[in-house]
Amino acid sequence: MTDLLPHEKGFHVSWDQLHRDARALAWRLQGHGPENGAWKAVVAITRGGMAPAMIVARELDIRTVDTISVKSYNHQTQSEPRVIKSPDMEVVGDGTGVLIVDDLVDTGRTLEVVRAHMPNAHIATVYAKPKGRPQVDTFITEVSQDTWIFFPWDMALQYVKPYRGDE
Ligand SMILES: O=P(O)(O)OC[C@H]1O[C@H](OP(=O)(O)OP(=O)(O)O)[C@H](O)[C@@H]1O
Ligand SMILES: Nc1nc2[nH]cnc2c(=O)[nH]1
Ligand SMILES: [Mg+2]
Repeated sequence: MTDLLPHEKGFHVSWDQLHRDARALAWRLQGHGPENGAWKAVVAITRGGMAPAMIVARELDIRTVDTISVKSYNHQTQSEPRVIKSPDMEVVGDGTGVLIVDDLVDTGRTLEVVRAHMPNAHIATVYAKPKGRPQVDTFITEVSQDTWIFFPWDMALQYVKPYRGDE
């Protein structure tokens, strides 16, 4: 895709930060499901949605968890989103009462594809960029479009040289 801004900035998210933000997402969603405030199921958009979906499902005591697999990026290069694996349609139906969880929305292309599968679902992401915001029903933190978010599963702790010194 050529119309995207280059990712000039980096936003690095630790496991601890992700846990806190995913719990904040769960807090915002609790009591807003269609059946006495409850949600019928969680659908994680793999792979990035799996860790946030697990945390949300735990906080909201949702035991029915399924996945939809959509691949659209190879590292930072976007291509046409493809559904590689669908959720159990007997469970999710048209999406009514279903909470779809992903780590982030960037251009919104992934969520467009997912929404077409489950038009009545509620879509939640932990992070959002402005271009994709209209595709999301609930999110926690917004970052600018030219920011690349680095998740804890893409990083490792490493030595950092001091500002002053020979090391
Ligand atoms: O709003 P968009 O521009 O469509 O981008 C957002 C999607 O991109 C990433 O997934 P990716 O395709 O990299 O796969 P992954 O979750 O397996 O890492 C991210 O986890 C979102 O699902
Ligand atoms: N890890 C990661 N994946 C993405 N997919 C689309 N945008 C992003 C991003 O900012 N970070
Ligand atoms: Mg993803």
